[in-house]
Amino acid sequence: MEMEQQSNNNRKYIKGELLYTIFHNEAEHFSIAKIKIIETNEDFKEKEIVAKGYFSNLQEQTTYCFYGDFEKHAKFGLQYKVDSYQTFIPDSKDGIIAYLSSDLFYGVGKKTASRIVKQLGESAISKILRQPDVLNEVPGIKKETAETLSRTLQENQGFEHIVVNLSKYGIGLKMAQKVYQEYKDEAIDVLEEDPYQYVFDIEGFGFNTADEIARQNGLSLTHPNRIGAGCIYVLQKSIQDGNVFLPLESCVYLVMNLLSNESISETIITDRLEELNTDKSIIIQNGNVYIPSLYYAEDGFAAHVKRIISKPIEHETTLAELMRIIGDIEETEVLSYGKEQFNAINQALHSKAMIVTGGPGTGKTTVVKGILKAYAEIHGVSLDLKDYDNKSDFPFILTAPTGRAAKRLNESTGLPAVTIHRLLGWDGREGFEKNQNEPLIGKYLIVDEFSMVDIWLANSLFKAIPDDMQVLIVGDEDQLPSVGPGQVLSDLLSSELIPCVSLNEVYRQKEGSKIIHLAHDIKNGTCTKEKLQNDRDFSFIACHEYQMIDVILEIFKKAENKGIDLKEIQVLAPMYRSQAGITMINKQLQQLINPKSSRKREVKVSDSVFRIGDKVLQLVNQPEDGVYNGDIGEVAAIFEEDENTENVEQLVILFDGKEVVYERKDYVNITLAYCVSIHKSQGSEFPIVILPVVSAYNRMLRKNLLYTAITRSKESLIICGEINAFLKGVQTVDTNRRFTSLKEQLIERLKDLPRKETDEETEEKEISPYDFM
Ligand SMILES: Nc1ncnc2c1ncn2[C@@H]1O[C@H](COP(=O)(O)OP(=O)(O)OP(=O)(O)O)[C@@H](O)[C@H]1O
Repeated sequence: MEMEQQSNNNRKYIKGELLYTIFHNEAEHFSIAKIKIIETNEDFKEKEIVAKGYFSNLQEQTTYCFYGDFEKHAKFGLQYKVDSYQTFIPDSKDGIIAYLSSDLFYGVGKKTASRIVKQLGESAISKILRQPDVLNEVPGIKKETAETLSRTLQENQGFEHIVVNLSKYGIGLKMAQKVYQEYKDEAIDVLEEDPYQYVFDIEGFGFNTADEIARQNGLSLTHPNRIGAGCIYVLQKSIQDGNVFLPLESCVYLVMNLLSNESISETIITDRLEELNTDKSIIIQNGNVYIPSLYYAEDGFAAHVKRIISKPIEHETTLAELMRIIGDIEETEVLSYGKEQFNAINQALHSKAMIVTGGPGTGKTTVVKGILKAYAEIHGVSLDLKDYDNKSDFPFILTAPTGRAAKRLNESTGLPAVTIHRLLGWDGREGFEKNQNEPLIGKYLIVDEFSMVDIWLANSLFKAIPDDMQVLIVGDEDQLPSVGPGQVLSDLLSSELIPCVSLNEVYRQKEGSKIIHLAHDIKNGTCTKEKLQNDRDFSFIACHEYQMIDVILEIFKKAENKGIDLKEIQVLAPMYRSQAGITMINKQLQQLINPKSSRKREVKVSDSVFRIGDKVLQLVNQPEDGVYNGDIGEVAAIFEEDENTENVEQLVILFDGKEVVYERKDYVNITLAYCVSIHKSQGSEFPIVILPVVSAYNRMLRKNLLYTAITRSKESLIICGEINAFLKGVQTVDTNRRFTSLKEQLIERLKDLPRKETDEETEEKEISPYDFM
């Protein structure tokens, strides 16, 4: 403890007694507490202060030394933001006795505490922390009491010791919590011996921080652990770009660049990678380097695909029977399926797993509805949930990766549809409830917007599919790939192992939609300046980057004058920064649509404001509240800390009629949503889309990004900006291929199975109603 106090010697501090805890979050160890100040070297004359930070087990009536900074909160005034702290135990014997006999230590009374101090002296606490066995020397102390005491002491003092020591290296309390969870009281030993171990074990611990700590502790720049951590770090970084692996050569090259040290040769790095492979920290297969979880996700997914398609379908239908059934459906739906659409329905009913792809308006939803009806008819089951006494007997499962996509699937089919996370029962921490041992219950699974599903989620989903379930995958291969690693839809398609029907004929076009024309022109590489002429549902407003904000504001003002509900308009942009970036557009639109008012409560969060009535975007999955990354809601209420039983400020957001409560620590999970990123808009659709496109977005302007953006608009699309930037963007194909090996894994796994025919082959052989017309 002497060391701890030394390390904080010159820092500003507030020493005080904890009066009461205002708020405590168990999972995050985040607390807000009222402190009675005993002593401070801060320029602060008040007697009390509110302290907040990530603590472990704060006790009322205990004295602490808090190190941190003042922070002025818009509503709550001055608070002390703590980045390091320690329990203050007086050096005197009496002080230590009082501490040991406090409520913190179960079973230790004044008598036992006095005996401990008598035996171990004034440094009793450090002695116990170093070597709990010393308590055996204390006469009359019970074994269980000694154990509880040293454990509690370790947990409290141990954590504080770690916090203080980590803060020397600029590591904050939040990261300290993660570190403590992983290593407990060995954290500092690990850090000082080998800071690089942190890169391996602690999510989000940067290589450069480890490097800096190593340098301070005089560790050699050629230490094998440094090279190992460099390898892991490079792999972790590449996952953020969507890769599942890195080719060995690229990996070695990137690690060399990162470590930049003359004595570290390619051979040294390659040897280190081999060692990591041997101890299973990474996996090297066929010259590709993987993080194990990704290798096993690809491997597992391929294995489950094989398992599912190996089990044949029990009920086969004759073509005549199917034609009759489809004929009936066409009659009730008052439409006639196109050849591709008929093929899709036919194949979906006869395949264990099958993919339907197609751009907007090609009839994916129409086909899904046809499949559901035909399946119900063939199997004599009802599509009405009300006909099932036991809801789990319902044979259909409809799911999609985002809340909005699931909602759309529900609206278009009239059947229940949930997110994949909810379907699998994600608990937010440990993983999914549903898996191979506890599979999904149902007969026919439809997964929409599959282009958004990454390899981890695809593996978790397929793991939970029982052998006898049929699977229909629906997606648009021209959309952006998943945010997470992999390109599952495109790998499945290119493996040609699962039957696939791509729908190319555009039906909505017949209703005169310019948006759909444009989407297909982009997809087919035939978009020219002439194709950007204004139309009923499309306009291109030419402007420069510096005019963008004014143009967008003008569109909103005009729309309002025309009586259009502004909520129907969604601005989509590729990036946050720039004069015409998401952040700036949001600020300006907030001012126009929902300006500051004395009648509206608001909260300030760093440099933005959330106000009642604001449109906000959820940035992460929060399955416990039923909100997911990409969901859009509205701030419905703001409560001050004395207005609720939890005694904390709260923000209530309404997502499609569902209320979700946010506390200040959760505000990072939301942002304004007048303008959202194209990436976050995947899986959503909006009546009116405004799409700014200027050359300042430069490297972001790619064909699949712009295609994704314009296909989000249902009724009207307004592109503003530079025509040449747009045309250049739609012609720029994203050549940054992701490194994935799913296609090869699938081919390897499925090579013994009889191969399914490709689209063209099927078309050549298949008899369809069209052959009789
Ligand atoms: N065979 C058909 N005959 C007549 N109309 C059709 C046919 N197939 C689809 N449509 C109509 O075309 C429009 C688009 O179809 P649908 O919504 O199924 O396409 P989608 O591929 O799901 O489109 P999106 O991805 O844009 O939602 C709908 O109005 C639908 O009724």
